[in-house]
Amino acid sequence: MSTNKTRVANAFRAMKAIGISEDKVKPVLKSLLKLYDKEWDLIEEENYRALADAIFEKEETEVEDAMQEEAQATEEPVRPLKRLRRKYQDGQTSSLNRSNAVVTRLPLVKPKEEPDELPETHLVKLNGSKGNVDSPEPTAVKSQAVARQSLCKNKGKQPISPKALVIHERGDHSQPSGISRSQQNTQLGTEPISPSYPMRLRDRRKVSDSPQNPSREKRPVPESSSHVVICKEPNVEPGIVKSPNQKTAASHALITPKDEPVTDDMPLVEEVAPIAVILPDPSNGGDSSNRDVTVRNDNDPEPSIQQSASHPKIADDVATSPNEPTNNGKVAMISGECSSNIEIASSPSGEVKIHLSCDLALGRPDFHMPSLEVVLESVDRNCLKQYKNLDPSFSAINLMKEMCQSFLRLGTESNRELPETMDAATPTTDLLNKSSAEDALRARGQCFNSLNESLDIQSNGKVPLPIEPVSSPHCNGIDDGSQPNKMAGGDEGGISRQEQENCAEQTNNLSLVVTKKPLVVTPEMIRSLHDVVDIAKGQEKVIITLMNDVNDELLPPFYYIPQNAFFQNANVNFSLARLGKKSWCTCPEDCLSSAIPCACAHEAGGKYAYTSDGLVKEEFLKVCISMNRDPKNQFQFFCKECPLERSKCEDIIEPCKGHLMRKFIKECWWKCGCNKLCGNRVVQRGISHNLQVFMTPDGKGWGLRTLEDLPEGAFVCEYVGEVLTNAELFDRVLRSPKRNKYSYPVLLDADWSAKGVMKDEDALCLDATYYGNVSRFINHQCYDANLVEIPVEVETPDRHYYRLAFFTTREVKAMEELTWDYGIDFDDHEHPMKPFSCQCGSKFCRNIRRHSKC
Ligand SMILES: C[S@@+](CC[C@H](N)C(=O)[O-])C[C@H]1O[C@@H](n2cnc3c(N)ncnc32)[C@H](O)[C@@H]1O
Repeated sequence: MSTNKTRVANAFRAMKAIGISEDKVKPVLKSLLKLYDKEWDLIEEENYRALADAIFEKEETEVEDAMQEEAQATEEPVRPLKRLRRKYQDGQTSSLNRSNAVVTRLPLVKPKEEPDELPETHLVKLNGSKGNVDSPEPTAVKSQAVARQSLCKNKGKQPISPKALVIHERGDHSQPSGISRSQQNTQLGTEPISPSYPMRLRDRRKVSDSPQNPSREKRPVPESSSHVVICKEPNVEPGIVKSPNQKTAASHALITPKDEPVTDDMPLVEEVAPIAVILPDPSNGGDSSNRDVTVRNDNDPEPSIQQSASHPKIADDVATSPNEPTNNGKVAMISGECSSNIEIASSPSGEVKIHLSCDLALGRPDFHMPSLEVVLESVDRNCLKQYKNLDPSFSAINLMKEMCQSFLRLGTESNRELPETMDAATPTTDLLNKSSAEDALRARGQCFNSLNESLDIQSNGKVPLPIEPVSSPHCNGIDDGSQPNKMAGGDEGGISRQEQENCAEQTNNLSLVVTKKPLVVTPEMIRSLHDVVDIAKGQEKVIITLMNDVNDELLPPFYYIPQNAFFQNANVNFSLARLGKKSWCTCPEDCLSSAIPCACAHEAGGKYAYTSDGLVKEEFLKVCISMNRDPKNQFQFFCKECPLERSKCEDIIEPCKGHLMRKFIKECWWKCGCNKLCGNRVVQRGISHNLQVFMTPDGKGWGLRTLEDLPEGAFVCEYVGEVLTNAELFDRVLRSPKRNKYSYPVLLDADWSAKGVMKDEDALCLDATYYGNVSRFINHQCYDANLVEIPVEVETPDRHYYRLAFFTTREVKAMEELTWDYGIDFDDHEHPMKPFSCQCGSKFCRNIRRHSKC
């Protein structure tokens, strides 16, 4: 049993938690105790709701009194009374004289412009900010606000529904209990909607309404308290952020649904649905008259929210059936000066979706859709520039508008700026020039997360082509939230076969349906679009585009990773601490510019491997090329017990077939004194040339090509994948023989013999089948490939792990396919990878020679 003192303290604490100071609580608590005859339970119930309500009520009354006083002191002091009188003379009913009603229906006042009508559908357009109220206002106020505002904009077609305002009353009060003075005034329809207190009643209730206190209507309500007004309409705005500006009446528009069928047995406040609050544009002094706000409820003929496969509950809530009497989900639309539309949709569970569409570029033939990434970057840049000191004019609306502007600006600029070759390489151009975004999406093998959502991709005045998405959370990195360095278990990498099959099946179902329905862009869709635009998903410095103008084949599902990830058993230690003094340099800036080659040049025979242009030096390159072309004539190591052979068969271990003693490039690393721009750091900076994954026309499947001319010795990309032990790889390949098609793992076998008997966990290889970068698309070319792989030490001097980097063997022209010689022996039937029938077309093709020999 708590003492009174404790109870008082608890009450203070509870109020403090919602931002009410003790001095405000004290007097109200006193009067409540008096009113409830010291029945503390009534006060403590529902997390002190009665107390909170009473405090707000008091505040509200004070504010309104002050305002009334002010109004009376300044302009027309008698007008309110006159209006009151006129209203009664008109024979209109007020809740004030229907005190005993269980349900009181308050008629709306019809403005002169629209004497008899309201919009036909549930679509209510709001224009202007006058009369806005804060959300905590009881619905009676809100409904009226909406009605009044809607009439300014919407030349309504529907009679005003008397149902628009319903107040449930409790108890036997002679006054409509709980209707505050301001509300009464508002109900009479003669006053501007009174200003409301910031984030008041319902907002705070949101805080205090815990699931443990669900039965609000059972609570006895003190007569004097205003919170007994229970509204039919939704009062809670999950996810809506309120600004302090909302204190003032003109600071925002409040959107509430209308035309709901109302019955006495309808759920009360507990059934609240969210509404949308559109914050003002402070740049125009809080005047929202340049915006249209549309509220659409569930029964609209054009539902903006469709069922989401991944959130059926939410979708159900948002898109209720037309017969459903409750109004659980809302969509609000803002049109900014005929240039942009923002749809804000919310569901009772608190999910809020924002859909922005802009027509600034409408009718401009020079508009090309810029990539989303570029737009976002531009928005960030501009906002940072403009708002870095948090300019008072900052607002989300401005942000959205800036986004529209960026689309327009970049969309029109990109046309002029892109060179001809790049035009073909621009992701959206690629996607959209293919007559539809569908092809590109199909090629990408996208799996959207929602079943019925569609996405507008517009370009060159073409009809927007919504894509009917299919669902699978794990395809092509759609659900790749994390890319752990150490891969989780699983025999076949991170994507199960079932997932792959699902994905393939679903992506095959992609089809285009032209629809006029408004579209809601979900984060998943934005992300998917981003994937289509850039298969590297922004993880490389350049955008990796995708093109298939050959067939309908989809990109195999895989997760894009820009750097190697380590699978279960691979044992790689990066120990910079263990690096000997000779392994790192003390150059002050750029090693290449130092007069005497530093320690890092030691590896390449006292010379740096790179030119100052970042190209592999010709001499070094030639050695690497010839090593790869003719490995048998190179110096090779032979292991005592080859881990490669051991992984094939533990019992009878075949003799080692030899490992090439490769030439290495050693780049400067973190421990070096030079800076990031040092010329001896090339591979570690990542891909820098524009590349494209494309469907080869000659039966090799997907391939990689360059979109720009490349000089000889240029770094193209690294072979990135999962680092596995050979045993793991062997096991993996045996388990999934059908998947060999998509990838060709490589051995990291540079230094195996040096350690005598190599342990399994040190004998490593790279597999890009499930996790990889662009290199997984590089096809094989016998002998005269235009890429050569060179091992590069970047993090560790332990040569059983290194990075494998591809450099051009010669000058490569834009649009040429990039190839490397897998070193494949087409006669080796013991190789875990089944050899493919080579289509390289080289006159040195080893596969052809083998065929011709037979
Ligand atoms: C590393 S992947 C290259 C990307 C692959 N083309 C794709 O569509 O995903 C290796 C696979 O590509 C195919 N491939 C690569 N080079 C080829 C060639 N010269 N001729 C025929 N198929 C080739 C083989 O199926 C091989 O297993």
